[in-house]
Amino acid sequence: MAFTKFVIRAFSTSTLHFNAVKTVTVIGSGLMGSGIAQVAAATGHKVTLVDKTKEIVDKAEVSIKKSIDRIVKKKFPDDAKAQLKYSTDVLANLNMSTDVLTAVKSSDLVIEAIVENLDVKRELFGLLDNAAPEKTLFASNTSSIPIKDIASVTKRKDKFGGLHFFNPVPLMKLLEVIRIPETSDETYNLLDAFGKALGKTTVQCKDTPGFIVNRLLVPYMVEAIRLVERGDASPRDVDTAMKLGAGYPMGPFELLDYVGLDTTKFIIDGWSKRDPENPLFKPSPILNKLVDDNKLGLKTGEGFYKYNKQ
Ligand SMILES: CC(=O)CC(=O)SCCNC(=O)CCNC(=O)[C@H](O)C(C)(C)COP(=O)(O)OP(=O)(O)OC[C@H]1O[C@@H](n2cnc3c(N)ncnc32)[C@H](O)[C@@H]1OP(=O)(O)O
Ligand SMILES: NC(=O)C1=CN([C@@H]2O[C@H](COP(=O)(O)OP(=O)(O)OC[C@H]3O[C@@H](n4cnc5c(N)ncnc54)[C@H](O)[C@@H]3O)[C@@H](O)[C@H]2O)C=CC1
Repeated sequence: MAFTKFVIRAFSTSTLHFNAVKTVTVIGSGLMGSGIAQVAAATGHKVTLVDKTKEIVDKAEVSIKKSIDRIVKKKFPDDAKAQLKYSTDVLANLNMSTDVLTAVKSSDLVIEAIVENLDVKRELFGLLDNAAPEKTLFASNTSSIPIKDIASVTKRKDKFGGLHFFNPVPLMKLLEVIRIPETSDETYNLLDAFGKALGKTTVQCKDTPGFIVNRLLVPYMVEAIRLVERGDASPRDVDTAMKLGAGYPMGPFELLDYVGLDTTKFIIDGWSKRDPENPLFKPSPILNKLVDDNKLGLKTGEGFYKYNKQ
């Protein structure tokens, strides 16, 4: 009796939570979705990664395999058997699909990582709300859109939250877990426990634009572009300065190319619409021109810098 009480108390404290999420659907197999799916599969979850076409999911599978190769070489440097076992185990947990409505039927959690556009995200969640079982939790990986604006299209706001990962997902240790006023304590605790089960350090933030990291990081990156627009310094010198003078692993232009210039433009345009008087959110002509020219950074082979496409 005393033991049962102890167990119940242990699992009902706010600090200790059992990860009840076993099956996950990740929607959007781009930069972020493929990383999230990979890490969830590597930590024992059954994952379905969904995108619009077979061609896109095939490309994602190739990039996941490359990332796993890099990880196993580091994790098991001289043990080919262990390398193969790790890769096989991760890939066995991962299923690729183009059929989102079937995938969500057997999911404990759905994580959306599609394009940073409110209307597109709302349209998707409207469909998912009808297709997924009542118990299924919904989360968005949005960089900048208020979670409440996405969640309001569903009838399960109590089961909705934000799970904001960082690029590259297999390496970055942080996860921002966001709740809206309607998110239940149970949902919040399950999302947080899932994040911890993925090996991430979680932080909590209110549903404020950009949460913690992007509210600071995006204005910093756009200020770097403005510095170049004024002719004060070159991208290369700004990057060198921030790496050697401030200890950042990448300079702001390297990071802009890494994140994707389209994603950065979506973020800044969205904030500028909401708060047009804020000078930090003013659109940038150089950024707009690069996106118009489809120079989106690393993913298209050119942004502020040129890359060898593999
Ligand atoms: C926009 C948003 O909403 C939010 C965001 O995500 S903002 C962006 C947040 N991300 C950042 O700020 C990233 C900043 N950059 C970094 O932290 C580092 O440059 C980095 C971790 C990306 C790479 O590290 P690095 O030392 O500069 O480069 P690199 O030598 O290529 O990589 C280090 C190791 O990681 C491995 N690695 C890099 N990318 C990898 C990936 N995707 N998968 C697996 N392994 C990877 C490499 O193989 C390498 O392994 P070894 O040490 O065995 O050689
Ligand atoms: N790039 C980054 O560093 C980060 C991005 N994010 C956010 O994650 C989300 C995804 O960003 P990225 O992965 O960078 O974008 P991406 O452009 O690499 O990938 C987006 C994927 O979503 C797919 N997609 C679009 N609409 C879809 C739909 N209706 N159904 C299924 N798939 C659909 C696209 O085909 C594409 O493969 C965005 O909300 C972004 O703001 C969050 C953290 C970091």
